[in-house]
Amino acid sequence: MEHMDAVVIGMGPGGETVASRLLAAGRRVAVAERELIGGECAYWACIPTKTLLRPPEARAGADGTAGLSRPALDWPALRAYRDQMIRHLDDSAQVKGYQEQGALVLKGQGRVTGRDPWRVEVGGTEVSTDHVVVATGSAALRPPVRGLDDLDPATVWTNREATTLTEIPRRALVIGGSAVGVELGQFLARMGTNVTVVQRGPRLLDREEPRLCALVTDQFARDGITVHTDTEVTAVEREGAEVVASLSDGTTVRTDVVVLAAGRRPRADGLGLEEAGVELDRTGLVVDEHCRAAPGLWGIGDATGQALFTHVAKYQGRLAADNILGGDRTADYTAVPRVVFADPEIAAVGLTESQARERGIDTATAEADLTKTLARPWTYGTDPRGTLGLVADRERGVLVGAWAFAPLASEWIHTAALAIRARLPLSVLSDSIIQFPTFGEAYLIALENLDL
Ligand SMILES: Cc1cc2nc3c(=O)[nH]c(=O)nc-3n(C[C@H](O)[C@H](O)[C@H](O)COP(=O)(O)OP(=O)(O)OC[C@H]3O[C@@H](n4cnc5c(N)ncnc54)[C@H](O)[C@@H]3O)c2cc1C
Ligand SMILES: NC(=O)c1ccc[n+]([C@@H]2O[C@H](COP(=O)([O-])OP(=O)(O)OC[C@H]3O[C@@H](n4cnc5c(N)ncnc54)[C@H](O)[C@@H]3O)[C@@H](O)[C@H]2O)c1
Repeated sequence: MEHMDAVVIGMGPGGETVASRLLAAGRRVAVAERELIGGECAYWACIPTKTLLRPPEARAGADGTAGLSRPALDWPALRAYRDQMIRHLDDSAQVKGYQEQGALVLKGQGRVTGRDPWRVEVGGTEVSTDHVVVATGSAALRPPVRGLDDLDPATVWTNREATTLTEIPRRALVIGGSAVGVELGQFLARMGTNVTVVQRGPRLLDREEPRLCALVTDQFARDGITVHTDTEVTAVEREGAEVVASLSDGTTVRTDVVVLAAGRRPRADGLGLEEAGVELDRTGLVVDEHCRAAPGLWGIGDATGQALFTHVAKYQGRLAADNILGGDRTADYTAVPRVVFADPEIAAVGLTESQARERGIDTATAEADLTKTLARPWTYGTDPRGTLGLVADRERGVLVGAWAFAPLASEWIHTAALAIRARLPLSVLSDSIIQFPTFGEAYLIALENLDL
């Protein structure tokens, strides 16, 4: 049996980060992937959604730009570019790339078969290893809706069917109104689909600042999207060519497809971990602040249920690799950016006001309407919108949270992320010189509005 320094199970962005770092350090690494190297992110999540959202965003941008006429949407051309961006669901170049870096690439379902030393089996090949990294990701949750399992699979879309769609449906019912529901809902609506979002929570993006959620709700109304909050789909049934959905608020929605956007389930079961004495819970593989689940066993990315983002999976991947290489790094999740790539972009980091108060923080908040005070929104478009909110700790004089609803917020939210992470004094932040004219100048305005 061949002995490795490390075996990485699951080659999404998390697994790829660990494997690349260990290979670069000259370690003997085996990688196991049962589908495609690149994971959910590259083929059915981040990359296709951002590719699909861009043309409708650019088109809306043209509508609000002086001296520019509205470009036409070209679905076959967008579909072809989406297919190129998801590599036509072919990872042969990635397999070759890892082999050339010296990895043993095992295509198949990985499973832990023993401990002391760790042993992993993939498609009949078994190797022993000093370290195992579990990076197996997550899968779309199926909400408990009566009749859902009886529908033709072609009419029930998870993120996989939605991101690889070949035709734009006439009507879509989206179950769930957070990141997946908002991105897919806006994309479909702007491509001409009649979209209804059914959200169990009290607001769209219900874990975010209520003011931010209100701005998103207003945007959805502008996009012609119908939203039912505090509502669930109780049953679905096929009636001729259409699907009829019954909602808990007593209404009925007729649709062509049902899109599942009701959350994700970490994929840490079925890997032989429990049999090897490793703890799993409802949120996935339980890891400590070093990303360690047991001596020589590491967990990263969605499989740990920590914060389901690619940038977190990659951060944990860097951290786990450095620890495998002898380091002693601990994870800090205080300033993880959370961006929903709708138009305008929705960005947040750190705590909301109520989370800060629950932690006993002496909380000050402020909001800035970018269109009232800044030049950049007006040089950018004729009907600009943009808001920045801040949440500060009065006693410590630092930022603890921020949110923004504005163009390119995904880029400039990082000022707040860094300030929160570095516990940068508010006095330094408000004394900084920010490029004119940018959206980032909003920080100076909002800081002035903080009642400290
Ligand atoms: C629609 C959508 C859009 C998103 N957009 C963004 C975004 O814009 N930005 C962002 O940061 N996050 C986004 N996310 C979240 C992001 O996709 C995940 O957080 C990220 O993919 C997690 O990476 P990972 O490496 O943990 O797992 P994954 O990307 O899920 O990869 C896990 C890999 O493990 C493999 N695997 C599983 N079990 C086994 C096994 N037993 N043996 C071998 N291989 C196995 C799988 O086949 C898969 O390739 C989005 C999610 C969705 C659903
Ligand atoms: N841009 C990004 O970074 C990005 C984009 C998409 C997804 N993601 C990540 O992927 C993960 C999954 O996203 P998601 O939006 O599917 O899940 P989520 O868990 O973030 O939100 C699910 C939403 O669905 C609602 N819901 C749950 N069950 C329901 C039901 N039966 N009926 C109606 N509503 C129901 C909840 O109230 C909640 O608002 C998230 O952690 C997210 O961060 C990130």
